Amino acid sequence: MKSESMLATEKMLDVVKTLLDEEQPEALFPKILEVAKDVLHADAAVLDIGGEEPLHFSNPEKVSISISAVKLAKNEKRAVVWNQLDDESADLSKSIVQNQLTSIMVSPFRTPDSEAGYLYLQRAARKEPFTDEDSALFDSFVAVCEKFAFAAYDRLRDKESLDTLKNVVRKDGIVYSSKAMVDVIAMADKLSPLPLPVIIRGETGTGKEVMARYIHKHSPRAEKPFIAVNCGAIPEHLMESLMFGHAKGSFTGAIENKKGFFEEADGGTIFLDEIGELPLNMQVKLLRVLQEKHITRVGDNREIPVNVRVISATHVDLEEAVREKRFREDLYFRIQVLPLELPPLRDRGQDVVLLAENFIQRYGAEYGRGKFHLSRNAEKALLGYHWPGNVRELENRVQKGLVQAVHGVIQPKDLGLDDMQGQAKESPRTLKEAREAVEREVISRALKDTNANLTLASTILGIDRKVLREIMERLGLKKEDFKV
Ligand SMILES: Nc1ncnc2c1ncn2[C@@H]1O[C@H](COP(=O)(O)OP(=O)(O)OP(=O)(O)O)[C@@H](O)[C@H]1O
Repeated sequence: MKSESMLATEKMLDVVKTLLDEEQPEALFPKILEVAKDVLHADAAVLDIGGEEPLHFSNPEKVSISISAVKLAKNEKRAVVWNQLDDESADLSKSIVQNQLTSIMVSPFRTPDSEAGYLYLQRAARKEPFTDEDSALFDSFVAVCEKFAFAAYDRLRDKESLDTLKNVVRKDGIVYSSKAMVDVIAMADKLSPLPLPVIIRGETGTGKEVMARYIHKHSPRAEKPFIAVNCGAIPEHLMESLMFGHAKGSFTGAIENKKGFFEEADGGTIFLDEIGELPLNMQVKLLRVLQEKHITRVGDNREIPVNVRVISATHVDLEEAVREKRFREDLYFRIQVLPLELPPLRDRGQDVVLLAENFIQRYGAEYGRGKFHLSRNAEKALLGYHWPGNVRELENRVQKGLVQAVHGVIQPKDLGLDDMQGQAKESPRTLKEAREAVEREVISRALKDTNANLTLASTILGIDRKVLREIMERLGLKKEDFKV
């Protein structure tokens, strides 16, 4: 049997671990609230962070607090405890009686951005009031939590400075730092405001839908709907009614009038993913809608005007499909006015590590698994792999990796990349991969031979130092890895 003090210590260590694991200040505060309520056996708790962007957390959702107690704690800059029985203050006792409380404990709560916050706990009537022991524990608890909050803000600032230093951009769910992606986003920013169709090309999982949402969000249609349709996933016989809607009774099962995707997207954007998969008869109908700007529901003959911007996406070669008469040429010209090419992940250099860290943070928090880091070998494995499934594959591998990893460190085997790295290098599948494998090999040798002196290495390689830097970035090669 564990002693009471052992159990209490264990609980405290658990609390510290929970709070230490939280990276984001905004996610830390609700945890502090929960832990305070639990550790000090309160029935209700409120944490208010004042400042320019005030944050307010409360459990239960609505707690009527004693403003006088909060004021007193703020004025005196210390924790105050007020119990119904020993209360002498008219103001406080009124609020205690009104709210049927036995006991209140409130302390100022400081963060780097604000001196005006407070942590407030209360116990309902018929419970034991807060004791002097509780109050001493509360004091230390607040002091420790303030330190956690300061540390979390520091970490956030460090991360932001590091991001600036490494030119990392995190924008509308898109994370990147590579030149290839900087160029794509610059192009997307140019295309977004134009009232013209866009086609996004790129291998599977490169982020075509994320990019379509980005373009919509930065267009004048941003406040209107964005409807994403995966043309490859809809059975052919349902396609027309899902796209353009149907009238009641137009076929078995059509029990009411129904809008299609185009009507739902009216005023906004429709994203037609895998447009190359559209059956030929639908291609004709789609072309007509794009030209005439109205739709007709199945089983109805009224023309309904629609104002929709089309963003389409494909990972197949549409030109070849046109040549083979699987895709109509007239539709092709209609939708491909503004093309945008998304680079595969293997051409985005260090972005792969950046994205992995981004997913580690996102899913680590979601799974409640705390903080995780990539080992140095895992970083190398990520950079060495050819990523046929691109960002989606990376996301899946990281999700699995988080479950496999122990002691907060993700190793290559957790990502399923322990022997893949070698394989990928030995067997390039395309000419481009073969060229990159040779570039990697020759550049690595020059860097090793010169102890990572870029000027010397570029002389040996017969290229400009700037060009060497660019290739190293593209291949994800780091200078420090070649120093002896
Ligand atoms: N640059 C990025 N930053 C952060 N997350 C990204 C980025 N690019 C893609 N993702 C994520 O990767 C996953 C795949 O992206 P998305 O679905 O947009 O790819 P896709 O090219 O449309 O895929 P498919 O070809 O299979 O339709 C999504 O979870 C998306 O959030």
